[in-house]
Amino acid sequence: MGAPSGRQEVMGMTTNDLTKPTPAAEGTTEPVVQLKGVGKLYGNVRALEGIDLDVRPGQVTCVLGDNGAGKSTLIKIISGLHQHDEGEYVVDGKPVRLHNPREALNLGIATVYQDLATVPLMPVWRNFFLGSELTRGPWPIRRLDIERMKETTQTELSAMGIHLDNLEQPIGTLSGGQRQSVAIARAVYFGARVLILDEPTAALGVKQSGVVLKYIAAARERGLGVIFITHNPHHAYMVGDHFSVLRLGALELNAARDDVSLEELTNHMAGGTELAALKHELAQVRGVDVEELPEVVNSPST
Ligand SMILES: Nc1ncnc2c1ncn2[C@@H]1O[C@H](COP(=O)(O)OP(=O)(O)OP(=O)(O)O)[C@@H](O)[C@H]1O
Repeated sequence: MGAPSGRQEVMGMTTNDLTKPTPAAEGTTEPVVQLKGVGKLYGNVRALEGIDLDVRPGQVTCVLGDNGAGKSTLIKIISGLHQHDEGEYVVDGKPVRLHNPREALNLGIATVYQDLATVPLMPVWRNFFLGSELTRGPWPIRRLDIERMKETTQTELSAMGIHLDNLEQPIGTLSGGQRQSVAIARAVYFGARVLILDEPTAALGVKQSGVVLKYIAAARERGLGVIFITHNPHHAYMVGDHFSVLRLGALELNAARDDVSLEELTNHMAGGTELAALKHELAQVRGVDVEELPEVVNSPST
């Protein structure tokens, strides 16, 4: 079992740049969202089995997994798009069965998808309030309260440490990282207690990923419970308090930060057993230096 590697260097920054001791240590606060032995079947296809997951205020729970591991299915259950077939989905200590994303939102569970639902040519502030515009005046002369929407957008973005020169610029002109950040600030403003981020760094370069990770940390500092879906263990380890690795629909690792090192996490994602077999195969081939391949470390118990 590896020591917590709080000073490990990832992407040119030390993890200490982003992670700080969380005020709510694991086990000391009640989870907002809990999955207990959750399973999901699509006809005969088993997508998830026996999933246990806790999401606590002020903590980032990272869900890692390769393609087809079941990450999307997990998000869909938590966000109310799909229903679980087995186990319990618990919010604030009470079992729930959500029928649509609106019900999840009403419970404070918001999802920021990779393909953000924004209108690229509309200004940043219009996108911030898209579908929930502020108005003023009585019907039938009610109109958009443009000033208040602009002011609020500015205040909310600043509160998350996001500084944009011009809120009038079309959101499509922002970088991918900035757009994700605006979406996170928007979800926080509209009352999210739990934020589900679907691979927010997947399509981004190193610098832009850093921007998004910074705002994930900011959301945590504001007391939100964050579910960070990713297949990048380096990104996860920058901000994560808890790590759940999915493989073929089951939890392969479910560990608090103190119980898993970045190396172990990377090894889990690379598939330790498969890597060892591959290394063995390659050792038979002349000209391949297997010493250059990553080490396989023993996994902590799940
Ligand atoms: N609507 C569906 N009908 C049948 N099988 C499905 C359906 N959706 C997902 N699956 C299957 O369930 C399993 C988990 O898929 P899921 O999309 O949740 O994985 P994932 O980890 O999100 O993968 P990716 O990163 O590629 O999206 C896969 O075997 C997939 O083929």
